[in-house]
Amino acid sequence: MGSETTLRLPAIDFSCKDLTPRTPVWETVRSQVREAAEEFGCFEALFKNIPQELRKAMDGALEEIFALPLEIKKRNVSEKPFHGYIGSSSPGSLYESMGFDNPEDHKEVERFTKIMWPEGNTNFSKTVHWFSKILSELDQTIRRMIVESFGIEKYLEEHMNSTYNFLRVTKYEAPKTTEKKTGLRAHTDKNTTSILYQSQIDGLEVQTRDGEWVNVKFSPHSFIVIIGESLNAWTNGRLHSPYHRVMMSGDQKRYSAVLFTVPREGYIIKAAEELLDEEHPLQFRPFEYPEYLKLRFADTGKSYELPLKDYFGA
Ligand SMILES: O=C(O)CCC(=O)C(=O)O
Ligand SMILES: [Fe+2]
Repeated sequence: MGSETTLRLPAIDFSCKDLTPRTPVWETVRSQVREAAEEFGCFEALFKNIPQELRKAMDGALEEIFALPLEIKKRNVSEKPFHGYIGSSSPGSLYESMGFDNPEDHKEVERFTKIMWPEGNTNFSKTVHWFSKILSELDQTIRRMIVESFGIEKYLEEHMNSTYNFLRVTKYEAPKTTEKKTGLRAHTDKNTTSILYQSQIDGLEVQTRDGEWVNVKFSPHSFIVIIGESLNAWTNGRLHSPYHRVMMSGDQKRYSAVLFTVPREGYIIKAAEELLDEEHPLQFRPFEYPEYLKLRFADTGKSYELPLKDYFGA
């Protein structure tokens, strides 16, 4: 499935304090976002405004939660696929994750924290809440830029309100091998946007449009932004939604935290009509996100790899 390369993803700097709409710096960053989202569906967002102490605290929170006993982690249940606790049930699996909705809301973080620590854990909940709020603001900046770049600001509010946030934290066990082992198999994100943080250890790989796998290098200030299939559909296929995976080697564990924006139930995802013309015919039939998930996860295994167009291609 293509060769590997050390090509770097586009790096876009969001650290400027005056990054506000209608300023020259905003417009420069906006065109970088649009270009990267079209070409790679993915980019490195440099965001120096996050204090290093918060990153450290987040690393600590990730270690702390996964160190809990299995029966406690299993209390994190959800009827939505990939939202509750997922353990490494198959032999040799390195993957373990869990998550919860609306982490930008302090009460929701508290609720989740109480499931794990009934007596509470202020350090954990404060860190996760602070972190999620910052990532959510960065996400809103990026999506506003994307909408503006297509000149379809009239849908800005509708688009922003069409999603909710979901935070998922993941641990990849150290494989203790020199050759690479799969931590998370190749997939496209089905949601709208994903903003990814990792604790120092690399392992994420993204596939380019030519089928090459890029080893993603994180800097101490970076987050990785990935365009999901729902945004690919809403932009009538203009923005790319890349396959990505996690490959692990060596004897260090890897932790990541991803803020996903997810289309709300009842919202119909359909390409903005301004993005349709002779050159750009409709790519996807309108669909509702939960309906897509249901189809996708109905027959396990094989269907996981299939992209949106196999279900809702126009
Ligand atoms: O942990 C990572 O680096 C990637 C996670 C991911 O792609 C996902 O959860 O969809
Ligand atoms: Fe992903």
